[in-house]
Amino acid sequence: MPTAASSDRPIRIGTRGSKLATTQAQQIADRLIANGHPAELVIITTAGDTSTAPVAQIGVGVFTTAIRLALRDGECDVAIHSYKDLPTAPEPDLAMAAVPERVDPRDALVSRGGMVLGELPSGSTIGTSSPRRAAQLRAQGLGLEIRPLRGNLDSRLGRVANGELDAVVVARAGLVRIGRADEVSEALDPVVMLPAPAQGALAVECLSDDAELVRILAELDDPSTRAAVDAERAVLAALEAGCTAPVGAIAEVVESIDSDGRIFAELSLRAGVAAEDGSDVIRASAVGPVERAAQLGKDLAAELLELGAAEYVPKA
Ligand SMILES: NCc1[nH]cc(CCC(=O)O)c1CC(=O)O
Repeated sequence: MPTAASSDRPIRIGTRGSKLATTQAQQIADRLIANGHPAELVIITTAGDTSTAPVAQIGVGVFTTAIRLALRDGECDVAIHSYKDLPTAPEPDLAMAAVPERVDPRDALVSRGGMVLGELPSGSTIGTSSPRRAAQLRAQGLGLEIRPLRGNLDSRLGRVANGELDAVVVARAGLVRIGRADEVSEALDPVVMLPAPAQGALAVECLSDDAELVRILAELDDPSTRAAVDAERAVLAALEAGCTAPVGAIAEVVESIDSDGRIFAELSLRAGVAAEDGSDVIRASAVGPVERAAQLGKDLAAELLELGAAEYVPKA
């Protein structure tokens, strides 16, 4: 079978049809084209796009399963996902061919009148359907009323603009990608709100046995982002938690200095688990070698479990 890379036709990039998804997929297409590889988008409809039920109800892999199916069926050559939407279970027939440089992983508050979190009066309504965001907001003890929130980014922000809600919390990365970052009232520091593992990162997959395409896509890989995401997702996997669990994690490559004054790169990881009612947050952090990212995450999850995290983690 001729692979996409060896034939004359463009590389077909499978993506969801939302503005966010097509914008980020087009950025990947543009980079491939710039590298001399013609590419085009193929829009895949997923159950997550047609349902307004909470993600916790319709299932973890709802956004990504249909795109992977299209890849396996040969309807596209490459699958682009928001990395944080991918379940942690390994898929041996698929290659994580590239993890491009991530955008800002923090969550963002968008509020009426641009108020920051601490300015929202007690009783303010704040939209989010993420158990992780809701639990961490409750843990602040600000008397905020959490309201369900789904739909695409435009409709989520619209509920603040039309006065239905005082504020919403969304991934800042999404707003950056659709060009609306200027509407952010406050980028929430991870000390207040640990982001979802892999938030702000993209996953670029193809079939593992398409060696030529694996090589072409590898040009888009950012090793620092890949290491950070590997560590964050290892926490989630080791806790056996799904992507709707109240688990946050954020890693970054930092510069350290050894005893001889030499600068070297290390991976810094922070993670936490929150009780759904906000009555407790368990946090831990670690620093380790970049090449052992997944082990760092696994060890940190063990530490969280020792601190009692299991009580707050619904099984995937
Ligand atoms: N769960 C939905 C989802 N998946 C990816 C993003 C956009 C940000 C990203 O790429 O991490 C969002 C929206 C949100 O969480 O506000």
